[in-house]
This record gives sequence, C-alpha cells and structure tokens, in this order.
Amino acid sequence: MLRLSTRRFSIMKPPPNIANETAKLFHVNDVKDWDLLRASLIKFNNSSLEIPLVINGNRIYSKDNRDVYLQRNPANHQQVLAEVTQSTAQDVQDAITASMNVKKSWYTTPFYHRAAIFLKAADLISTKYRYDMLASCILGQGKTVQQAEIDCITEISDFLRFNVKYASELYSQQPTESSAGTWNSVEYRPLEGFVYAVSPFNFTAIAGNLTAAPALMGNTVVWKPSKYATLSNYLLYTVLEEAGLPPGVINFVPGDPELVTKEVVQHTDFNALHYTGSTKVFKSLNFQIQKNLTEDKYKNYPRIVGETGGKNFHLVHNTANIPNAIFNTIRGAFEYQGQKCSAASRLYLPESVSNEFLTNMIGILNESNSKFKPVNTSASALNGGDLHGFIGPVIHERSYDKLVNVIETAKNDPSLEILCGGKYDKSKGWFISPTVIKCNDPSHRFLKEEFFGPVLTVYEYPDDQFVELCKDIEKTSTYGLTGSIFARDRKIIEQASDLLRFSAGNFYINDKCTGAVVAQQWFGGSRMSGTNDKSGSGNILNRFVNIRNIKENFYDLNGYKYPSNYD
Ligand SMILES: NC(=O)c1ccc[n+]([C@@H]2O[C@H](COP(=O)([O-])OP(=O)(O)OC[C@H]3O[C@@H](n4cnc5c(N)ncnc54)[C@H](O)[C@@H]3O)[C@@H](O)[C@H]2O)c1
Ligand SMILES: N[C@@H](CCC=O)C(=O)O
Repeated sequence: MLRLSTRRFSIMKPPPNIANETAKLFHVNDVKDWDLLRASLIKFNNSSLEIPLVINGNRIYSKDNRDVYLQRNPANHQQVLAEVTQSTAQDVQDAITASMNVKKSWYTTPFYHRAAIFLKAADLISTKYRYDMLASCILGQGKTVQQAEIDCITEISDFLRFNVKYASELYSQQPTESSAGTWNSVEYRPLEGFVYAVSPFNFTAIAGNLTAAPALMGNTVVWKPSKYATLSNYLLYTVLEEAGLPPGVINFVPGDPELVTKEVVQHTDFNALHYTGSTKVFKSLNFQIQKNLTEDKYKNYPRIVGETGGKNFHLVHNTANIPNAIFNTIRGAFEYQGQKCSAASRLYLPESVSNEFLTNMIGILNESNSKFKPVNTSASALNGGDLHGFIGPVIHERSYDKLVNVIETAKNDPSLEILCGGKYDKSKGWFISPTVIKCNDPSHRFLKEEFFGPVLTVYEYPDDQFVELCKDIEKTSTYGLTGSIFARDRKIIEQASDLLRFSAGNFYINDKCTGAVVAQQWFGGSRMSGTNDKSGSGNILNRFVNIRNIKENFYDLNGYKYPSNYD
C-alpha cells in the first residue's frame, strides 16, 4: 500500500518553469536595493543574535546550561554577530534519535509535498528574506554584495529548485524490461539510517545543498554548520522551517566539530557523510568511518560524499586574448579573497606575453590595493561608504596567520619574488592584500599547496615548452578541482584539454575557473579534491537513495521442473 502511494506521487512532474535565479546587480545607482540591504545590515549590526540548537524542532539555548561560541564579523573582529549555543554529546545523540524517529513519516510523505517545501524555501530566499540573507552573509562571512548574491541567493535557490527537477527525473527511471507475465519496478527508498551534513564557512549555498539534497530524497539529517557561518546558516534553517519542513527532518547542531563528529560517526545508524571542507578534515573523517566499519559498528556501509580543496590553475597560451585572461584572473584569484575551493591560485604565463600580462594585472591590483577597504559595518560605511569594494577580509585569525606566514616565507625564499601586495593588517579585521608571487621552480610547493586566500603564484614558461608544461601541471596536480586554458588556437585548446583531462573536474576555456552555476556547470573534482559526485546535477541525488527492485509475477507455476529435467 505504502509502496504504491510512494510510486504514485513520485511521477508527479515539477513545475515547468524551473530556471536559474537571476542575480541582482546592485548597480551603484540601484537605490531601492541598496536601501533594503542597508536596513538588513543595520538590523544585524545592532544586535547579537542568540542562536540555539534545533533538535526535533525544539530550540535549546545557552541558558539551558550549554557553552556559547561567539561568531564575529571578520571585517571587524571586535563585533560579535551571534552567540551560538554549542551542542553537548547528549544533544547530538538526541538529534540522531529525532532524525531516526521522524524518518518514516518523512519518507512516506509523498514526494510532491516534500518537494513543495524546498520550492517554497527557494522563493522565500529570493523574495522575502533576500536582504536578510545577503546581510548575514556579508557581515558573517566577509562577502561583497556581489559575492553574497551569487552564493546565498542564486546558487542556493538553484540548488533547491533544480534538485526537485532532478529528483523527479530520477524517480521516473524504471527498469526498461519486464518478461511476459511479470512487472519489474524500482522503489527509490531513502538510506536506512541518517545523513550527517558537515558544511564549510565559505558558501551558504553549499550548506543548503548538503542538507536539503538528502532531505528531499526522504532522508533525515544531522547538520553541523561551520562556526564561521552560523548566522547565515541558522537563517537558512529558519527559512526551511517557515517553508514547512517538519521537526526532526534536519536537526541543527552547531558545536565543537570533533565532539559532534565523534558522537555521530560511532552511531550504528550513521549511513552517509555529506561533507564539504578541507581535504585534511575529510581524510580524518574517512579514517574514523573506516575504523568504525572494521569494528562492525554500522548497520549499513556509510556512503561518503565529499568535496574538498583545490589548487586551481589558469594556463595562458601566447594566442590568448590577454585582456580577457587578465580580467578573468583577477576575478578568479581574488574575488571573495581567494576563498573559493575553485579559486585560481596558480598562473602559468608564456615568456613572450608575461611582461605585458603582469604589468597590466599588477597595475590594476595596485590600484585596488590603494583603494583597499574593508567591507565594514561601521555606521558611516552603512550610510553609503565602502560597501562597493571588490574584496573584503579573510575569514578568521587562523587563516590570516597562515597567509601572513605564506607571505613571509615568500620574502625569504630565493625561488620566490613578491610582485605585488604582500601587505596585511589585523588592527580591525583580517585583511590580506591581493598578492602575486613569481616562482621560478615549476614543482615548488607554492604551485601545489592550497593556501585558501588572495595569493596567486605565477610561473613563466618558454613559449615552445607548452606541451611539457601541461605535463608538469598534470604531475603537480595533487588536487583535481578546476582549471582554465586561455588560447585562441583550437589545436592548443584541444591539446590542453587532453593533457589535463584528470587535473580538473571543472575545465574552463577562455573563462575564469570559478563561478560554476547549478545545472550549467556540474561541480566537483577528483584526486584529493573529493568524490566528484557533482553538485548542481542530478548525479548527486543517486548517492542518497537506496534502490529496492520489485518483481511481481502474474503466472502461477504448476510444477517445479524445467523442460530440460527428466520427467
Ligand atoms: N570542493 C568543493 O566543492 C568545496 C567547496 C567549498 C569549500 N571547499 C574547501 O573547504 C575548505 C574551506 O572551508 P573550511 O575552512 O570551512 O574548511 P574546514 O575543513 O576547516 O571545515 C569544514 C567543516 O569541517 C568541520 N571540521 C573542522 N575540523 C573538524 C574535525 N577535526 N572533525 C570534524 N569536523 C571538522 C568544520 O567545523 C566545518 O563544518 C577549503 O579547503 C576549500 O577548498 C571545497
Ligand atoms: N560554485 C562555486 C563553488 C565554490 C566553492 O567554494 C564555484 O564554482 O566557484
């Protein structure tokens, strides 16, 4: 009975008008948009929000005898934006219990009704809560309005809407053959246990997809947000609630990452990790899970879905349109301060055009360095000051210290030369100026390690060594996330695409290596960049279903023997 009703609703078609959300441009003269944004910024600016845990729909606050973490504005680290309640081990256990208790009522909710919740959430984000979402991201995660728009408005709405379309396409895939007298079908069950979603600081949209994609497929989720993005993540959670998400389907458990993770991954019903963050943490989670698996802790083999770091390249050929390559490199390497997994962090230039390229790029960057201002939140800024800057702060002191160390190392390494930037200032916020470093060794660690900040390492190659260079890039790509070739010559484009096949899961031609759009560029990389299950495509939903095949026989047997048997 239940199976039939699930099947009946699975084939309902999503609304036909699902399309990418359009980003607002926030042109300097768009007075109405700026006014609405300023009103939201002032609201968050003037109060520190108390953020609870949400377990089975119940809110638990610090007054309930819990520790508190203070989320600060990275552009103004004295400013506390949110007081975030921290989960205890018992809270995590309660969240797991809640997710298991609500599971059956959630997955038996017809797909139409599950989907409608996420479609409504997308509409709430792109309308009623647009400016609040933007403000929480700008203040909490140090984004410009442009970067906030493409994250917590367009990308997140796109994930929520396109996943509905992809899910309905997946559900409609059925066995193509049934022998005479039989009927074969498949049921797309959710995973039997619960999903653990661990989200990064840098994209609120990713947090939304890590949680909503499994939930749409009938799973229940324990969500540990990043402590550097809790403000926008909690706002997102409340939007999902307003859209009708039932209690317990997604349980919001901010807290100490190690404590929360330990409780989760030792639970017998832990069934999937949906993770985005650094490679180092992903490896450690894999290790814990494999260890528990060998100790027979689990009822099911956990699915592991993870997208992690990158050391992404821009490779320029001497046939490239140089201004196009320069502008794309500035955007790809420095917008959001280089804090995108996809950010360009190594640049390969042919000797014949290197001088022209670098002189022009550094000229532009020096101009922006001199105008370098925080995306700050002081009253004067909110009244029309520096909200129009191109870049902002890095996320926290740990990142700032790491990047300062990178810059200081570069000053003392004879293979490296700082061409521009190299300045830093933490008096108010975590500011690192856009920095370009020239390197004369193609296998240098600056061309291999992820720094996750506004630091671009450049290597000049002899024009006639293009093929050898591609082979070098291939060899030094421990990560395999994104990369771009800039060239006009089709043969060169084809050659680079061939030689760099496994160096980037997202390969761009004459475009920057950031800014993948849901449903347009399926996103993810292999090697040490992750499991490459491609968010923004229907592929990822396959990881959160647990297919049951059903064969029904309409012919009754009259005996047990086959024709080839003796009578
Ligand atoms: N490939 C992608 O799609 C993608 C997208 C965004 C970010 N990233 C990567 O994420 C990183 C930046 O994000 P971040 O600074 O938030 O990463 P991070 O690894 O510090 O944190 C990611 C998540 O893991 C948690 N975590 C940290 N230490 C943990 C531990 N010991 N045990 C369990 N959980 C732990 C954090 O609290 C957070 O929720 C970069 O490496 C970037 O390349 C990748
Ligand atoms: N969709 C984003 C993903 C960034 C990850 O941190 C991009 O392609 O730049």
